[in-house]
Amino acid sequence: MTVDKFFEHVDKQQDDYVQRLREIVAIPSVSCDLAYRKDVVRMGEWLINELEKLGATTKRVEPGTQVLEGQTIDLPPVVLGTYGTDPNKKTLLVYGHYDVQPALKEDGWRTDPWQLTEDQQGRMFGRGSTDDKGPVLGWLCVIQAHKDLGLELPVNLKFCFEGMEESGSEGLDDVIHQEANAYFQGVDAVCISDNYWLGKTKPCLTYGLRGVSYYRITIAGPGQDLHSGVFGGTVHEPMTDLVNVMARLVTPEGKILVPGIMDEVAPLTDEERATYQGLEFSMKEFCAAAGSECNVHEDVEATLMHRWRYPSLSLHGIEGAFHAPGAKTVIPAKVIGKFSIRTVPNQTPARVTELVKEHVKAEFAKLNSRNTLDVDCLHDGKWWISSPNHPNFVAGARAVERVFGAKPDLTREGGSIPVTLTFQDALQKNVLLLPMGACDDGAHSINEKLDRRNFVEGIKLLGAYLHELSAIEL
Ligand SMILES: C[C@H](N)C(=O)N[C@@H](Cc1c[nH]cn1)C(=O)O
Ligand SMILES: [Zn+2]
Ligand SMILES: [Zn+2]
Repeated sequence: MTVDKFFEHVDKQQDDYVQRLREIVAIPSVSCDLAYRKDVVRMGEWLINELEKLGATTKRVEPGTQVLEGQTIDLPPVVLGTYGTDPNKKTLLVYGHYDVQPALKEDGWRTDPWQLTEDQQGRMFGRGSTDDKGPVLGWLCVIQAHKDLGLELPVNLKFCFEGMEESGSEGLDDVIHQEANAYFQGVDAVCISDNYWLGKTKPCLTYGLRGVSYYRITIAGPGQDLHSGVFGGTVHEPMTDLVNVMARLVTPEGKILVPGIMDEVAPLTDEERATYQGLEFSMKEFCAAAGSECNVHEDVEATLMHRWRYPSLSLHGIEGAFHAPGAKTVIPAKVIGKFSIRTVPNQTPARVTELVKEHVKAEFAKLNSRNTLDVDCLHDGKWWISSPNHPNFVAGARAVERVFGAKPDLTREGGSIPVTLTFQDALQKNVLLLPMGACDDGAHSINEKLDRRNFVEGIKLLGAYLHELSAIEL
């Protein structure tokens, strides 16, 4: 009965919740760009303010400094919160991030990325709508709805919201270890809503993530940018060296060319293969989400395995390369290539980095260039795999059945939330990934969106999960 009243209230208040999402999408909290750091901090402060208005107590933790674009600056705050301290209730720790990926209208957005814009189909476009502002706000809406109705929350909540997730969660691991036996004392379970459903209609619970190791190759030579008419054909060009090296990292079919990279990958067992059966996932929907029939693999099983259980290497960009319209005839003096590897069980970040460095140096040596090369790892985070049989997952599955009338798919995720493993290890508690967004939300891409249905039913799901968690034996 209580939960039904909560559901009805969420339906009634949905416009209000969407309006609040509009308010925070308008804060361009891009963590990887110095120009937006003040907005990241503003977004953290917005959360502190909202949590306090709801009656939570908060603690603002300053996790230190970082060097960004050559400047030493403060990292954005880690926002900790406590809502309820009843010793007779379980305590759930909720993690989310309030920073976002960059977004420029000229990248191809149909609407202003910082202005939440809803279309006729209820698709709400805006940077951060699904990753991760919608889900973070969802938790606050759950508290708000219970307060409006005069209902007690069935569990105590602790919050940990960070502003650096999209930039390697710098500083957060130390905070978690420091607070494990302090602020996070007494936590019974952890929940993170920061990934996506497999399809567009059926919710899922997620029990695995790939890790990510992010690299930078710097090649420099000439003392300054050069005229290609004057120097072309007579100097070793950094860009030519770089594209040669980058082309030796991965094939067009996605095969990683770093020798030894597959050695640590866990062999596929029959038991694991069986987990790929019966999932709501189609190649048609996959291609629709990608925006074209650019698929490498023909079938569902191979596609999901290459997303979940095999490593992948993606080339992201080249700093220092000429990229404006027009036909500038320059030889860039220094270029920095960026790429990352999504890592899987049982790969170790240190070994992956060792192999990558060896390979990049060996490929560069083959060029006999007089330029200089440097290769370094910007950040790495480990993969995570858990069991979907833990009571925390059972509570999540019951909540899905209650809201959507169907059993959830049990999935792994190709993306990375490295802090998941940190929470699990530091607190020795189970972590449930309970996504709100759909497969076609376009996180990190242009025209990122969150469907109104996912937002509204997602708020119900988070609330129902708290009720199911309170009733289950952990
Ligand atoms: C899955 C999650 N919403 C996400 O987008 N994570 C990022 C984490 C990251 C790592 N380096 C930079 N960002 C991702 O998987 O790319
Ligand atoms: Zn995210
Ligand atoms: Zn993200």
